[in-house]
Amino acid sequence: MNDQLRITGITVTPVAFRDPPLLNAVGVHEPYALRAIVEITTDQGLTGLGETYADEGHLRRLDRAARALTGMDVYALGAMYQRIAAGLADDTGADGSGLTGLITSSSTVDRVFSPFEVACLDIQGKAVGRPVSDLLGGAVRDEVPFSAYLFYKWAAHPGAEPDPWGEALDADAIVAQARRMIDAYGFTAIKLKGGVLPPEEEIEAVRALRAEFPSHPLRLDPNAAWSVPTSLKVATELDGVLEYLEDPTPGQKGMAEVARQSPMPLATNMCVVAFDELAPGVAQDAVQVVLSDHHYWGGLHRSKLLSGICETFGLGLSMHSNSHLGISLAAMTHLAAATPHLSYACDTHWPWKDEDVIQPGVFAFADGAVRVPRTPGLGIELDRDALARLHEQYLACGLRNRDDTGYMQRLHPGYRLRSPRW
Ligand SMILES: O=C([O-])C(=O)C[C@H](O)[C@@H](O)C(=O)[O-]
Ligand SMILES: [Mg+2]
Repeated sequence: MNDQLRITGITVTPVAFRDPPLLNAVGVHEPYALRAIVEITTDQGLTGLGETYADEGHLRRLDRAARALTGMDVYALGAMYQRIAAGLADDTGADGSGLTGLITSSSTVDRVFSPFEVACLDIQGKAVGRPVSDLLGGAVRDEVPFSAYLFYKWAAHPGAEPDPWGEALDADAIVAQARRMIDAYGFTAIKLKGGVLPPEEEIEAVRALRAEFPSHPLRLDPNAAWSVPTSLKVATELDGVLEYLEDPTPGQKGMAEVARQSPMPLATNMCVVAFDELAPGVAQDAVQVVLSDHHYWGGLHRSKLLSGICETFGLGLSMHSNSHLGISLAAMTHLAAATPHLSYACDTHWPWKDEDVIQPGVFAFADGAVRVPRTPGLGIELDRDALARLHEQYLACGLRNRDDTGYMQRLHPGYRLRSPRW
């Protein structure tokens, strides 16, 4: 029996999709978010999909990896990882904040390997007629809950028409945004992206959310915009209100200092973002919840490894998101379904986008959750016309790296990046 499935071709297509002017601690989202779509074809005609970042350095590494993987068996994931690691030995320069926006360090090999692993799992699932969640140990939940991810935002990108969400620059507007998102998607947990307004105003917004949504778990994430004393002040004022406080202050040492006195757990997608950061993070008790993200934790299997490490050391597990399309949502959903230790609603930027590269209809949110696809592989289909259109948009938009800070500085020349800012 020939049980191998050989990779005969890999295409990496950068795309750009419309993105509203969402504010964060490092600036503002540009008019388009960039992603790369990875498509793997095999000698038996099966194809698989992956999605990842599309900043220039990352694209170059993806292309190198794609050439190295062609001809390999889609089941040889360990050997693929090794081959990518060997191929990138001279090219591990960090993409800095350009790649993921707010992640300051992570492993290049894990980021590059991830979309290929997801695409291979999509193929493996199709080959055996099982959903990807079954390949990860089996789903322990039929649906995966996500949180309402709220942002302070401008009404429009300068010179453009207002987007349907409108301006949100104070507590009332954040509550209105939450109401609208929850009415549309049914989310049962809420995350507010902070680090934008002075902390007192963000505390006021969280309190207003609590008044309007008395039973929704709430999170606040200022992306390391606060000093240790400011973090402790906010944590004390929001005692009993937040389920966790995400990355209040920079670095593991500062986080550990805050954690020692914080009444609520601290979560991170900034100071523990790679396997070599876990041991010092645990030793210092810097964080109590790690936000996994298969895009930089090395794919779905390695995200499950992360889950096991978190479980072993008594850390909670949540899930992080950046602006993403449907292939990523599919991968996140299968992973979350097959990760028993995950006990928080996952982050998603899904409501903020209005175009995609997959055929519509797979992911209908009900009560804030999506059903885990039971069809083979990831359970999604590429929309080739949409892919071509979003690739054209990429070529035309001129953006080649995510640069929230640069965009803000072009619009407001006095803007300076500071961490902590308050
Ligand atoms: O939890 C987080 O830090 C994120 O979701 C990072 C993202 O880059 C977010 O801040 C954004 O989209 O501006
Ligand atoms: Mg975060």
